[in-house]
Amino acid sequence: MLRWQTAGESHGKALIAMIEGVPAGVRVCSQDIADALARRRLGYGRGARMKFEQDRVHLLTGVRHGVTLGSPIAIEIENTEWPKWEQVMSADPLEEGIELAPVGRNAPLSRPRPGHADLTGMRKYGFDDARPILERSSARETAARVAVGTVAAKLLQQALGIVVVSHVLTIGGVGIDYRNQPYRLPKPEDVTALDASPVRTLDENAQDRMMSRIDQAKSDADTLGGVFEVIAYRVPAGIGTYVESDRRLDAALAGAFMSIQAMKAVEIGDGFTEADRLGSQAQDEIVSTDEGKLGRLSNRAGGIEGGMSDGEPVRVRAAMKPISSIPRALRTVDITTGQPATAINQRSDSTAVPAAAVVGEAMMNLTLAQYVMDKFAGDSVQELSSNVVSYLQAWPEHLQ
Ligand SMILES: Cc1cc2nc3c(=O)[nH]c(=O)nc-3n(C[C@H](O)[C@H](O)[C@H](O)COP(=O)(O)O)c2cc1C
Ligand SMILES: C=C(O[C@@H]1CC(C(=O)O)=C[C@@H](OP(=O)(O)O)[C@H]1O)C(=O)O
Repeated sequence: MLRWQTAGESHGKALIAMIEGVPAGVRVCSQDIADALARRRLGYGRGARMKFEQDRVHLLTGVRHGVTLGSPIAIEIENTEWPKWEQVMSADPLEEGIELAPVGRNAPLSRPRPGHADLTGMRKYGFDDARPILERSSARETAARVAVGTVAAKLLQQALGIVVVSHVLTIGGVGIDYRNQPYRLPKPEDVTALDASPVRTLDENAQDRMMSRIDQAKSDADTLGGVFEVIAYRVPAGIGTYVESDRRLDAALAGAFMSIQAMKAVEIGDGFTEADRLGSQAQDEIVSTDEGKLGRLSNRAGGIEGGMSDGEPVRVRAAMKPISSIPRALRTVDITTGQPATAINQRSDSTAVPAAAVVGEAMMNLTLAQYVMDKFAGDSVQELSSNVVSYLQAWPEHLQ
């Protein structure tokens, strides 16, 4: 069984991520994780913090000389802005010798922001201050997911050749008309080539329109959401199952993507568009290819049928709501007085869809790694790979 967990507050000393159940023999180093974190920080429309907050990575346990040991892997991502925050966020000021500011300087944030966990979190956990709530509900936590997602990605690549990529479809309602255009599956290298581009979208014209839309929102003191897609190539058929509802791959992926902060809808393959099609048009017909292998004429189902991967690329899309903190006054209530107030106004991203897409890759990698380990098992990469090979070789040639 592969499991993972994250810990850490947005302005705390560090984020911590742990992943357990990774077989021995996966090659991974701090630089791989640092590279993935750098991709998550990029993207047109990200706010000021992403320019100065560096993600300093330490691979603490479970890896020796760049190779996993089979033991739990712990990763630390230092918050480089910690010296500015230790007064506010220190876990144990006495132990750390930190002198707290006089009462009043770090006044409670008593005006919860709509669109965030603030109000319900304060009521639920019994705080009159939004700080303890917003620190953990912040999407800063997604850096830790990307860290463990990198380990999962290396496992999937090295044992099965699985490659996961992502690209942006729309921002603020503009971009690629994916609902009306017939879907053309991109080649993985065409998607990875987008890494240095500002929005990481496959259509340059759409990218220009999205960037203008972001500029416009910024000058209107507003924010934007959007839709991104994550694709996993070379997933063998038969990951997940129809036999029990809680073991379906599509259900697990939907939950995993929905767990990313600010996601409001998830679709597998053509998802919502499928609902409007005729039955005859909502199919991926099965054919025998020239090489005598099985193939499909399309990828509308997103590579999953009956809760199982069907051997075609697995596609998941997620819709992100606009960033909740907008640079203008929003109505709220001061919870200490119950009187009307304006919400605390934090600096924020104008949009974070390109970054969220990288987090989506992490969730795809982590979910597939869990399902792959459940199905094939193995204490070493060699054992896992040979289990995969013997599973596939058991099929008659024309079903490969
Ligand atoms: C990568 C990423 C970056 C985000 N950046 C911000 C931000 O700068 N400001 C903000 O208000 N919300 C930001 N969010 C969204 C909030 O964390 C999210 O809206 C909030 O947690 C409430 O959403 P929920 O109701 O879906 O949990 C970001 C989300 C992601 C995935
Ligand atoms: C720090 C990150 O994203 C943050 C997510 C976030 C939120 O409310 O979710 C709010 C912003 O943080 P701050 O309020 O400190 O400016 C973003 O910068 C990150 O992605 O690493």
